Amino acid sequence: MSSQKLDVVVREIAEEMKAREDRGEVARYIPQLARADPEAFGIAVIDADGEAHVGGDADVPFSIQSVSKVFTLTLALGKVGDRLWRRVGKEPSGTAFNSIVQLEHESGIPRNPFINAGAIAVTDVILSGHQPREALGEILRFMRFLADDLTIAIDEGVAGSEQRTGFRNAALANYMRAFGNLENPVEYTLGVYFHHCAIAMSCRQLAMAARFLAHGGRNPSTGLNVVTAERARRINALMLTCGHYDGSGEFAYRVGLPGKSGVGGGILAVAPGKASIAVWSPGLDASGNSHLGRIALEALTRRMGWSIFGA
Ligand SMILES: NC(=O)CC[C@H](N)C(=O)O
Repeated sequence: MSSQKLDVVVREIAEEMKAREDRGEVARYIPQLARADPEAFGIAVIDADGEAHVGGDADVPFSIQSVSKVFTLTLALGKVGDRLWRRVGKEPSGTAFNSIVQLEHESGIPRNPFINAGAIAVTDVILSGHQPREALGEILRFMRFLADDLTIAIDEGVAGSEQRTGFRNAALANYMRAFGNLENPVEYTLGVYFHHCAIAMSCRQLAMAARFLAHGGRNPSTGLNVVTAERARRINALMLTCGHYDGSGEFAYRVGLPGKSGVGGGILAVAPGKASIAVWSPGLDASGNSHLGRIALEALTRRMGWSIFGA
């Protein structure tokens, strides 16, 4: 019954979003991303039984960009545990995703793992002790394992495009290196960072990959524990407070789920115990979060009564 309702709700939302005229602005600061189709919209919801409910362009791969930071955070915590929090904080920044201002006053320790500076520090942790190619291979294998899909790949065109134009990220990385908060050569860390941001995945693949976050650290279809329940809970807490940068308060207010956005227009969201969800629409709002993606998630949580703050 509830699975049927979810099917109907997901299909309705996809139709409503396809028809809307307000679609936000596609990101242009990474030249390859400017080529995305502003008319695209996809949604995938994997329920607790592992059943997929999809609508619109749910199987079209897009550049996951900062959504990848959820998975690099998971890997870095697996590698160094709570020592990670010496390198990066856990507080919302209230500033743009690519802001540099807090780094000067806060000794090169980024506020959280989801702003660019924080994610670059996390990537540096994964890289330590490895060659860039090995670190990237580890990230990609993790994504393929979680999504149970070996076809997931990096879009080299997007990675190269950002590598040629990512001057702000280079500034962030060099600045952190000056404070001793980057261990590897800046170009290596940035190379891995740009490439994991350039992983291409569909809504269905992303929602599959996040199942462990919705189910206490365990992938219910394989029965394998990816992380402990405590760690899954904590990653979700960070997504709720920091996953949408200076739009995190608005997202919690309207949607009421832990979520992580990317400038490719994707948003990954977690309804604990109920579902993992991915939406995609390339047009962004002023904070760099998918405009229709957020509206679609707001409609979904309202119609299903899924907000973590109450039905
Ligand atoms: N918010 C994002 O998705 C930003 C990721 C992008 N690769 C950047 O570093 O600018």
